[in-house]
Amino acid sequence: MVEKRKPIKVDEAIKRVMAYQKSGSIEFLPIEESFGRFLGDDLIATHDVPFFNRSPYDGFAIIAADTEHASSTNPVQLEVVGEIGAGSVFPYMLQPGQAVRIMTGAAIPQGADAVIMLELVCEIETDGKPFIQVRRKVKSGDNISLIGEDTKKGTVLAPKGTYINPGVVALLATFGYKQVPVSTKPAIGIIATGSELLKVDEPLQPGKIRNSNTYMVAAQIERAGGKPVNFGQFNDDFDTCFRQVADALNKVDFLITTGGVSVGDYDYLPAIYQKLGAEVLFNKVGMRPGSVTTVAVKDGKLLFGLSGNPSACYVGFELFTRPMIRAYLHCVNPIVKKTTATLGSDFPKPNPFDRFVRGRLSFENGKIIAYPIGLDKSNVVSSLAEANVLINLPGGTRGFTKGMEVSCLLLEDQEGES
Ligand SMILES: Nc1nc2c(c(=O)[nH]1)N[C@H]1C(S)=C(S)[C@@H](COP(=O)(O)OP(=O)(O)OC[C@H]3O[C@@H](n4cnc5c(N)ncnc54)[C@H](O)[C@@H]3O)O[C@H]1N2
Ligand code: MOO
Ligand SMILES: [Mg+2]
Repeated sequence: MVEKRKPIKVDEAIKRVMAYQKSGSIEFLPIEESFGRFLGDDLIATHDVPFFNRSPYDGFAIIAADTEHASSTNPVQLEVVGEIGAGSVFPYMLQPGQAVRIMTGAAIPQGADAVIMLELVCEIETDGKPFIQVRRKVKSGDNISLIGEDTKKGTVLAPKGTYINPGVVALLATFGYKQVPVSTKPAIGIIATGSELLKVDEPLQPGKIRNSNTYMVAAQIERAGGKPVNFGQFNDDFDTCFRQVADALNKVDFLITTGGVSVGDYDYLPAIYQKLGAEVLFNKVGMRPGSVTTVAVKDGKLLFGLSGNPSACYVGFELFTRPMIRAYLHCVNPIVKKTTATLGSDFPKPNPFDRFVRGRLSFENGKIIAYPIGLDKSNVVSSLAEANVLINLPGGTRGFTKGMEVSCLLLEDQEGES
């Protein structure tokens, strides 16, 4: 008699997995290599930005009070006593009646309290000396980027666990991080099982298919921020698979297997967990695809038994493995972020289980529309390429119609949620 499995709810399954989350450590990387990694420590402003009052324009640094009575009919004349470009500092105190030619980014000279743009003055020469004529009143503080207006010393600009995007890289450079503390990547093993599997470069043969899961999962691991370790693909032979799993488990932080988790004659993963002495956290989830997703734990280390069916494998990874990776990387929001969208076409298939339909978000006239993609079967591979969301359709309904509000899991998001 085939074992009858009891499905648990998706949220309960995530909770059971997350109870085993662990954090990685920190390593230092050259700033050039930090993009796409996750901060291993808080990024704190170590000084004010700007660090000195500076000019946001090419113009003249002046004393605003000098222009008190300036107008188009009564231009005020100021003597230009020097010139500074960005990187230079004017060495004297500006006196009433004086101006300094100043370029964008240069430090405001002492005594000056405003800048007037080059285009707004008339440059003249009197007795061989340069002067400017100002035809408007300038207020104190006009056109000055003040110390600390961008950010104040001590501000946490990006907490530990933040995804390092190009903007974060700019901050790292601003505060002098030649070496960046990043979270170490968890090493995640991948073992593909199935006697039908061919290598990527092998020609097709009757009854065989190429192993796509290993490469798909490796890419998913990288997208989530982990390091894939490919242990190869193996025939459905208990002893071989057991040895590979037992051996690989010692070399990685988490281990993923694909295939062999259902109830078929050659589905050896349940027996492998048993022989390993691993505790099975669940072996059936109330969802489609990926209902057979199994997670077991051995000495605190998680084994993700993902389905062999490509779409089920993909979904199982995003729901259960990805949050563990993000937690390992110190992310405060490890769960896949959700948004609501309007369903773009009917999805009439009723189902007792929650569905995670591969979909594509489209932004149309201020509305977010989610379109289901391709054939919705767990063994299809073609719909995965276009998917940037999983449309979560709750179970127990008669199907869904175009225009309904649906929840979508954002596959390309880096922020996550808790
Ligand atoms: N009697 C039952 N049969 C099945 C059940 C069930 O509850 N009772 N569950 C079905 C569901 S749902 C799924 S999903 C699959 C899960 O199967 P397994 O995880 O055991 O995986 P396999 O049997 O090894 O393979 C399934 C399918 O996927 C293809 N495959 C496997 N590995 C790869 C790979 N690396 N790359 C691409 N494709 C792969 C394999 O050829 C099979 O077609 O079980 C149902 N059956
Ligand atoms: O585990 Mo299956 O993906 O529900 O078809
Ligand atoms: Mg099977």
